Amino acid sequence: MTDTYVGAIDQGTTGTRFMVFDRDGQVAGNAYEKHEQFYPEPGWVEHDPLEIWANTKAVVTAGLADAGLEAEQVAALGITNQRETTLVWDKDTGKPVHNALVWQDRRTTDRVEELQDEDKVEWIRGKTGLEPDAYFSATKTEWILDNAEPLKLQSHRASDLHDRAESGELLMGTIDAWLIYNLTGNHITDVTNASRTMLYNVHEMAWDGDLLAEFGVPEAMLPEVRPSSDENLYGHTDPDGFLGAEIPVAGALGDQQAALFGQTCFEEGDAKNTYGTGSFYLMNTGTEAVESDHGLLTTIAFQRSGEPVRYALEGSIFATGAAIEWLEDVDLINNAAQTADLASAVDSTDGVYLVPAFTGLGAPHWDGRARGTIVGMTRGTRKEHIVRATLEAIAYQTRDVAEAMEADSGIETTTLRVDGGAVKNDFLCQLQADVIRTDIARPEVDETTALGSAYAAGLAVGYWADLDELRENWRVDREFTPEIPVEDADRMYSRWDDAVERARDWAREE
Ligand SMILES: Nc1ncnc2c1ncn2[C@@H]1O[C@H](COP(=O)(O)OP(=O)(O)O)[C@@H](O)[C@H]1O
Ligand SMILES: O=P(O)(O)OC[C@H](O)CO
Repeated sequence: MTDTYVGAIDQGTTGTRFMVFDRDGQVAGNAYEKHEQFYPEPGWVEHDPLEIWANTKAVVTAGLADAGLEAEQVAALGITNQRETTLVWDKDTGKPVHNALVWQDRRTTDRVEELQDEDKVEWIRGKTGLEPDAYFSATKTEWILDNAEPLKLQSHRASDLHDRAESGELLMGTIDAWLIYNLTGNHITDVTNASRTMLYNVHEMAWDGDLLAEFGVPEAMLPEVRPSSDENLYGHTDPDGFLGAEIPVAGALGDQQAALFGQTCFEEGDAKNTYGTGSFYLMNTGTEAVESDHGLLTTIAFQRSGEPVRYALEGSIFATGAAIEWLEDVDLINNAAQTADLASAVDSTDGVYLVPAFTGLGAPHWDGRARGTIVGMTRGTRKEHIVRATLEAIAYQTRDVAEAMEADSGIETTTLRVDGGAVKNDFLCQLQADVIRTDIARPEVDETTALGSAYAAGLAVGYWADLDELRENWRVDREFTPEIPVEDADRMYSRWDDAVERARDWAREE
């Protein structure tokens, strides 16, 4: 019999990856393509959905060629995606009415502030588990329906778009739904992605009529919500389409949930933190939706067909790797890897703290108006101190979230699983272990996001039998244990809060 594999499309903020995995969870093929970032106004971030679909087709084709495989050898396809990013398209033509509004896009901040005035915060939190923020899809969908066509075609009234949405002529979706629609023709999303829209009731497991009314989103335009690993399949690829084969599309997870799944965090209390542009710390809380009193989100971790949904607590930190990118932008470093040598060239930051609140602060503060700051500089401050302060800021933001996580869940994490581009940095991993006083485990396969969605799709079609088989695939590359005395760690962390307050005050004083 010809060997079969599982394919995963990882549609991220900066680019699209396709990976092929074998039964041992090893990578058999890989292809990646970046896409353009559009910044039409300060704080606005857009992607072209047609470019994303074109790149998806290109990387799937290239990834199969890289693995030396025929499409027929792919037993199932999984999808994982940048979450919250939202678009609206014409059901018949498949043409988007506007660029996708990216999760980082802040254009609806004023709308979210109206909700604070009207005291709808607890109401939304109770239904969705989310802290009302421009980050999520609800106000992005509202904005597209209110603004898209008039911007492009002045002769159309805004209401035309609402009418067309009401009649089901227009469809709304996050990127998973957009890819599923293009691959299979069906309008489907998975529970994890639905849980990031701020339109989905995570307790009732249904689109929430009150929230749809609040944001003017007709139910007719919303996708059907399915388990993240679905034995009933989302559909098949078109045998006459670009792949020339009928492949089941069977799994989808938002990328942070996919990393949790790929790291085999299947049990209550298992936790991972992904260090990319931002950091996303998720803890599996089992079948219970744990409410947060400390600024975390309650979100859906995953669901398998016929099984109850699993929840997670999440700390979303908007800028971690982005702060390293900023160091590059201002020419303090030539590349991200250099941060390890520069930071270890000094014993401490010499009292310098850097708060990378470039696009406001996410968990646990949720302050959209905070701005980045550096405090504590003297005439003796050198570039090494600032680089070290940047790495420390990543570790401190994670500690803020880790402490909130422990307080909310009552579970003390003994080993935190880590992944993402920045964990290649051993200095950062050691620093993180020292600052949070927890062991850090870095797995062998670092593409945990793609792996997680492959697992979801593979389980759905019986490629992998059960979770135990997947657990065996998880092997540690390196563990980091706290080395410095706890008093030293606490002393370093002790002024972080003050620095964060400065970043927040800057906005309040405006
Ligand atoms: N050696 C390193 N040390 C610190 N940060 C790094 C290192 N290598 C990459 N990064 C950071 O990791 C991020 C990229 O990680 P990735 O997981 O690809 O992110 P994303 O999925 O958000 O695009 C970048 O922000 C980059 O600055
Ligand atoms: O595409 P990434 O890896 O930057 O992840 C983005 C997150 O899903 C946003 O919530």
